[in-house]
Amino acid sequence: MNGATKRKATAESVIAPSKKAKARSSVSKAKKPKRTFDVDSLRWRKAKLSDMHNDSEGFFGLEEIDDVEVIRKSDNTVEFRAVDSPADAVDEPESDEFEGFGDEPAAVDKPEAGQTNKSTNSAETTNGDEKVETKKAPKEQKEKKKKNKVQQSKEDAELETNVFAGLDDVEEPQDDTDVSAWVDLDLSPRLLSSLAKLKFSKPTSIQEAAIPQILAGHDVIGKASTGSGKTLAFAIPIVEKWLEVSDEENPPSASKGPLALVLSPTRELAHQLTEHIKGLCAGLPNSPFICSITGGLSVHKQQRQLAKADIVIGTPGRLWEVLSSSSDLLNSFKGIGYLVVDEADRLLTEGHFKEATEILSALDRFEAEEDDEGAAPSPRQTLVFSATFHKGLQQKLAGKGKYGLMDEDDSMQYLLKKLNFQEEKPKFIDVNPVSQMAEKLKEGLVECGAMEKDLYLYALLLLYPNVRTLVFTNSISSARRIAPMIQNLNMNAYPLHSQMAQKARLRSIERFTAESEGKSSILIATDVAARGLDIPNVELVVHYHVPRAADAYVHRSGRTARAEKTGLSILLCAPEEVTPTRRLIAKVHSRRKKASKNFFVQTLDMDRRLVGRLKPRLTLAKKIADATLAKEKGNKDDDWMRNAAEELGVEYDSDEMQQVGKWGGRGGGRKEKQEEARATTKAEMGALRAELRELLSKRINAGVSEKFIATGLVDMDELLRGAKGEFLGRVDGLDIGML
Ligand SMILES: Nc1ncnc2c1ncn2[C@@H]1O[C@H](COP(=O)(O)OP(=O)(O)OP(=O)(O)O)[C@@H](O)[C@H]1O
Repeated sequence: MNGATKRKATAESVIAPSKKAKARSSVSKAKKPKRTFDVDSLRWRKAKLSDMHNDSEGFFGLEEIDDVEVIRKSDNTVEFRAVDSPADAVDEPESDEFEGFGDEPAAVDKPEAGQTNKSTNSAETTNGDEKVETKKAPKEQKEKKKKNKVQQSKEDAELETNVFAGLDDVEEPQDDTDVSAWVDLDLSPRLLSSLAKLKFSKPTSIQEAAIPQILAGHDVIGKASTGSGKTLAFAIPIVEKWLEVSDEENPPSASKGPLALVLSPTRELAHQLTEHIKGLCAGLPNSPFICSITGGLSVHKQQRQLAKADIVIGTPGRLWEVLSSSSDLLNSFKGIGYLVVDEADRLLTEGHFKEATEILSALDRFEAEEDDEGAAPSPRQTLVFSATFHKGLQQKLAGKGKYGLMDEDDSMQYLLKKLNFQEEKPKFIDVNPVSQMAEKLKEGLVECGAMEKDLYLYALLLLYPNVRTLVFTNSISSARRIAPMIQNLNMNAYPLHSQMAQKARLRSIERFTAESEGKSSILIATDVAARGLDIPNVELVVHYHVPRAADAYVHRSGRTARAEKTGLSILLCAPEEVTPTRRLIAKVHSRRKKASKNFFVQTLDMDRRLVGRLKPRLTLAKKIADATLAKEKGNKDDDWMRNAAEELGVEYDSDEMQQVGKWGGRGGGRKEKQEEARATTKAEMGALRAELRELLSKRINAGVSEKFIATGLVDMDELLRGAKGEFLGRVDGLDIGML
């Protein structure tokens, strides 16, 4: 692919016009005489301006007129009328003295020194809902004022002030974000204007480094910390290219197939990328058709959307399912100009290997084909982004070859070969070689018994109330269990895991995000939420289970402290997990200066005695959640067994089946517990709930110090006022005040 042609982008063309220019243009728009006087038929004179106005960007100057009534109506439109006989001159200006119309220039009419136009020349009366301003100019003052240039400058400034004051209400909404910091990236005015609308005043480091390389036609591998704007780093040049192509084709033909394909490891990330890029395009006069192709949603709809898409964002599984179902659709990808692999290290390894390979192979087959006229297809640019890269992968991608070729079977290497960069050495951009973690992230660790994690999680949620919190678990069953348990404790908690229906997944994220700021909102998620998700204002990340790998720690923690905001990441560690976890985290920080290494993860000492007092309510909340889940599961199992029995043509007896389950070897104990929970009657559930309600309504006695925790609706102000460092232990290391 050829490099994108250079665009002449001037900041002036997109930076919001100066206030003066806005006012001038608003005057023109607002002055709509009813039927008698057209605004252009008035004798406008050029007003003299002081030197300081000469340089003002986009300011065309001011014009003035005398002896005119300015009628401002309640809807902010303005009319002009003759003033000689205020009552009867309305609409029919025939007086000889009236100089505001005709071809001859009118005499200058200026206010007295030291007086504003309004105070000198206007008499304000009200006429129904209309406001009438009458301008009068004593003729004897004219000569004197003409001579006094200095005075005039002053008056002009005052006039300007009055015009602005009067027109504020009729101005259109403005984007006054100064985007001049983007100008060096050579973007088109249209895109700059879009960025101004998003209020993105300057590019992030990765955007600054990657955008010019992509625009110049290079393959790029971009590494930058979480939340640093990698999405727009690749999206801006793609949209820029689309604008260029659509200008040429006007409108671009849909039959040409998509311009870009973006591969994402998770459905949520794919949807988010789609929204993010749509957001960028929302400010454009015409925009590309962007669609996401992910599992869990209608295939037919996605097939239809694919046929007209310009930018396709998808998870490999569904994308391959849709593409392989239709050779037409697959062939439409022949002209792909950009292949983006987002969160590359995960996408290229876990779970997506087979489908990702199929897609890449298909694209490569196209690359090898010539078109009907024997011309080689234009090569595609490959763009790879992530906050983390496997070390060996980094070396290989950078073309340094230090590690030599790995085993051919190695999936990573195999896929890297498959990526088939057009350039031998793609541009490797690492804007944070020292740290992958966001700068304003604070990290902490709470040591607790392996069986006490629920308790300490609850304590942490009380310690940091009224914030958006993301809790990560390593298993689906934990996410499924913890969410209702926390809900029972009167907190807004939502589950997110891959066994949920796609709509329920999206709903959980929506509810989690919808909770207004300053209110508690908790998402209990597996690592399906670890990568790329950009949920605004997540202030706390809790690792309920310690992450299995360093990159998971980076990505999970990266859900907070995004876009230069602050955030907190806390690990719950069983005693035996502390050393390996610290070792794992040390890897993440390994390139930082040794001296400050120990500082990264602070240990939070919580007051165990106090945490212990939360136990009765937690036990109840857990019991209710377990019973509800067991009932749901039991009903599902029952349905499944009944269906199976029907298919086999045997009689279904649930008691008999339960006996089989009970004595059926492994898991018998757990099953027994489930049975017990399932057997909880409605009345018992009611009693449990009542008991929990009672507990939650009471304060917890914090001991001799007479400090109390009001749970459910904990009074943190009270706690922090007197009990900081005592409530749930010392937390000073992490600076509780940062939340
Ligand atoms: N130039 C900019 N100025 C201000 N905010 C920006 C800019 N570019 C992007 N953002 C915002 O920063 C946030 C993070 O961006 P993005 O999701 O692209 O991060 P990321 O680097 O891909 O993170 P992750 O590694 O977690 O996927 C988004 O909310 C985005 O709107």
